[in-house]
Parts: sequence; C-alpha cells; structure tokens
Amino acid sequence: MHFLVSRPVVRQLIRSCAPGPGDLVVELGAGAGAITVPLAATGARVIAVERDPAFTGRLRTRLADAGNVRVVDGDARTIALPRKPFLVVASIPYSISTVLLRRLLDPRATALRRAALVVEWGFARRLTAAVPRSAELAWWAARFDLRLVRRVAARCFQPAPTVDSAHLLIERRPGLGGQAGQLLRALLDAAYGDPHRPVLRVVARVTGYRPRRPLARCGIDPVALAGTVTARQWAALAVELTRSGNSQPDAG
Ligand SMILES: C[S@@+](CC[C@H](N)C(=O)[O-])C[C@H]1O[C@@H](n2cnc3c(N)ncnc32)[C@H](O)[C@@H]1O
Repeated sequence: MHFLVSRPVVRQLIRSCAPGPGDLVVELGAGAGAITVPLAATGARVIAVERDPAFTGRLRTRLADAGNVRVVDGDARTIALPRKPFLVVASIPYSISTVLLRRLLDPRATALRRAALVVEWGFARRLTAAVPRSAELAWWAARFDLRLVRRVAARCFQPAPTVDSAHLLIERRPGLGGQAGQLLRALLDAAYGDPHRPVLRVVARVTGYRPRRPLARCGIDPVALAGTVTARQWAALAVELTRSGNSQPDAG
C-alpha cells in the first residue's frame, strides 16, 4: 500500500470535495489517517472504513477526541454504503478501484453526490476520456461529471509507487434520475451495442422516431457514428428527450 505524505495534496483533495458541517463523508481505506484527521477538522460527519485492524486501532486512539468520526473495521468492497446523500474523500487502493467505482457510480439509486479520490493515473485517464470506451464507463461518465483535477506525483506517497496517481473529482449531474436515467441506460446500451451505426438511427431504435432537433440541441451530428458521441452529449440528450416528452417510442 502507498500512503499519502503530501499535506498539500491532502488539503487540495478535501477542499475540492468541500465537505462541511451537515455533510456525511465516507473515507474508503483510511490507513493511518492522513486524510481522516484533516477531514474530521471540516466538521463533517466522517465514516472512516479500514480493513486492517492495526490501523483502525491507531485511528481510534488518534481521533478519540473527535466526536464526528466513526472508524469502521470493514471491507470497502462489501460494507453497506449510506442511503442518504453522502460524499467520499479517499486515496483508494489501486487494486480495488474498479470495484469501488462500480459500487459508488453504478446503482441507479446511489446516494453519492460528490467524491474526491486519489486513483492510479492511467485509471483516471480512462475514466475521464470524453468518449468512454465501454457502456459501463459511459454510464458513469454521463451521470457523473468525472474530472481529472491534477497529476499526483509518485513522490507524494510512501513508499512511492512505480506510477503517478491522479486527483479525480466526481460530481453528480442533475436531472438524470428517474425516467431520464432509464432512457440514458437504453441509449447507451443501444449505442455501445452498435457503435459503427449513425447515431440518429441508433437513437431512433430506442425512441421510435428520428429525433433530429434534440440531437442538434445537444450538439450531436446525426450522421456521426454512435460510438463517437461523448458522455456529456449522451447525458444532455437523455435530459433533453425526457424534458421535451419525446422519450416514448410512440411520441413524435
Ligand atoms: C492507498 S492506502 C491509503 C491510506 C490513507 N488513506 C492514506 O492516504 O495514506 C489504502 C488503505 O486501504 C486499506 N485497504 C485495502 N483494501 C481495503 C479494503 N478492501 N477495504 C478497506 N480498506 C482497505 C489499506 O489497509 C490501506 O490502509
């Protein structure tokens, strides 16, 4: 494991997520508390999850006076996540990054609002590609704004990893719950199932008609291939079609 030793990186990470009193923040993989301690100082309610009992013991001692932190012995891959809105600030183990992102971003009913994460650089690049390479990544990137804030050099950790990391900021996009979310899923499944077909035709298969105007409003060229549409454009299209009541197969 690689532990953060750069205070500026920790400060920037926490600041980007902007937790404060009244917020619930989950930290996944708290280690010795490099993030947990300054996180507690924001006044937010903190749940610090760590599976190594040697760390959780030390953390409880270190944070004995902080009434707003709960240290939880548990596995971040399986522990129950809050049902009410929450934030995540964490430097997550590289080896379980996909599992954790899946847990946070996949479920339709996820209560995640915002997350500031330190992840492996290449992983962050894949997540933040304008045109995601799979339907799963597109689902994440369309419902959440995934932003690579900055590179975090290997020397900011101890022991230093062989690759650099990245500060990743995740923010939920508004308007993609309920019907819009359902439509988005259908659009992405259709597009990633047939990425070499013109987007107008792929979308028409889902909506039952050719929505030229909504596509234009979202800056999508109707003859572009479905596999070249950006996550941001898919998000805008799902919202636009839902807003204009044109998402049903028999509309238009
Ligand atoms: C990359 S270190 C980060 C530690 C600390 N947050 C820091 O920045 O210095 C990851 C931490 O996650 C813990 N960890 C690894 N796998 C875990 C899992 N499945 N569930 C909970 N914690 C885990 C490790 O014990 C380690 O303390």
